[in-house]
Formats: sequence, structure tokens, C-alpha cells
Amino acid sequence: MENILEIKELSKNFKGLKAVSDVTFSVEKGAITGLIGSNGAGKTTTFNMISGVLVPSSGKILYNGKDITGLKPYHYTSMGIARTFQIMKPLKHMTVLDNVASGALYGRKGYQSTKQAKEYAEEILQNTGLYDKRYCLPGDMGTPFKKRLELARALATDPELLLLDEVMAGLNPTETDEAVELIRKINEDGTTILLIEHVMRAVASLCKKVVMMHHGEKITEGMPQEVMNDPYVIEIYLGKEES
Ligand SMILES: Nc1ncnc2c1ncn2[C@@H]1O[C@H](COP(=O)(O)OP(=O)(O)OP(=O)(O)O)[C@@H](O)[C@H]1O
Repeated sequence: MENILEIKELSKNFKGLKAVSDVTFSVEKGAITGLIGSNGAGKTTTFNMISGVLVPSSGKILYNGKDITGLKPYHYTSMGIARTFQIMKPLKHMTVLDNVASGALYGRKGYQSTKQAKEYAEEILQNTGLYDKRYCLPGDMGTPFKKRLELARALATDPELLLLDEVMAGLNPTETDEAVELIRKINEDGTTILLIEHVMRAVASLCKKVVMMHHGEKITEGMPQEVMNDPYVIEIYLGKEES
């Protein structure tokens, strides 16, 4: 069992607030790992450190055994790490196709021409159920399609490790099931996934391992059923959240 990512005693302080405190966990290569916890638990801050958006106050991040702590976001695409944002960030004035093609152009496939990038983008759009929307502007689509676009843009960079921040928020049960199947397919095609998610049904169905955070600390980790049946996890999180 090889780890693609190792988080070691990672902390982030914001002016005296310990948003993330001494968090240690690993992400197994080829698997789907879930990061769960209440609002404000420190999940997004952890993601922001893993993806280079924030520099950790202390601790280390190892990717394929290499120390990447504090590297800037622009190093990440070529390393094979891509992420989605909870607050989606499409290029508003570009079509869906051009949004995804721009991801492909700057991604690891090394396309030299826009034509090549667009051809690859069309393939990604087929696989993510967005092909029929390829000439739409992001603002003209509803949440499920915007979430898919965020995912498609990340996928277009050809990542080895994909970080997904609440891609199921705002989806109805049918859309959630579709998103689960899409994520499963992306994983089966060879991409390792670390996801933040509040929809426990999706976490239970997808994840091999779950890491639970609370008030900036890691509370526990294990197989989804173990973590979800932990009385303390039920008390501080599952009893209060809708799933
Ligand atoms: N840039 C920042 N400056 C100051 N405080 C911050 C900043 N970013 C996050 N925080 C604080 O850090 C704590 C952890 O926030 P974080 O967004 O990581 O939680 P989360 O687990 O992702 O929550 P959610 O499920 O709501 O997204 C919160 O108390 C938050 O207010």
C-alpha cells in the first residue's frame, strides 16, 4: 500500500486562531479518501495547504515522498495535483468548452495548440456529461452543471491526485447519485482522490478511508462504517448534520 500524499503534523494559525492543529494523515495511491467534519473544522484550510493556496504555519506535506510544503499553486499542475473549489471559479466569459480547453492547455498533456486542447476538452466533456453544454456560458447553467464544469476543468489538467471540495453540495439525490458514479469512474480510470464532503451516503459509498476533523484537530480515521458508527463522531458531527 503506497501513499501518494503524507500530511505530517500540519498546522495553520490565523492571528491566534488555530484553524488546523497538528493534523497527520495519509492518502493511499489509487484510493478515494474522505475528509469530514462540521463547518469550521479546518477541512478547507487543510485543502488550501495541500494545494499551495496557503503556506502552513508548521508541519510537512509529502507528495510521492517529496517535500512540497509551501510550494506555490502554479507548481501543482505540473506535479499532477488538481483541485476544485467550494466557491466555483469558472472563467465567466468563456464557454464551457473553452474553460475546459484552457485547463488542458496548461495541463500535463503538454498540448501545443488550442485545437489539440479543444479535442481533449471535448473528450473530458463527454466523460463528465457536459458535451451538450459545450457552447454555454458557465453563468447560464444550474449548480449541478457548474459543479461538473469545476470537476472537468480540474480533470483537463490530467491529474494524478484530485482534491474535491464539496462537489455534491446543492445537488438533489438523483444528481448526487450521478456525481457519485462520475467520481467512482474517475477513480477507476486511475486518479487518486481526496474529497471533502458532507453527504455521508456518498462518503460511505465512495471512500476507502475517512479522516474526521473537529475544531482544527483530527479526531479519528478509519473505514467509513467504523468512523460513522463511532459514538463520539455521531455526537459531535453526524447527530447535527443532514446527510
Ligand atoms: N483566511 C482566513 N482568515 C481567518 N480565519 C480563517 C481563514 N480561513 C478559515 N478561517 C477560520 O478557520 C477555521 C476553519 O475553517 P475552514 O474553512 O477550514 O473549515 P471547514 O472545515 O472547511 O468548514 P466548511 O465545512 O464550512 O467549509 C474557521 O474558524 C474559519 O473561520
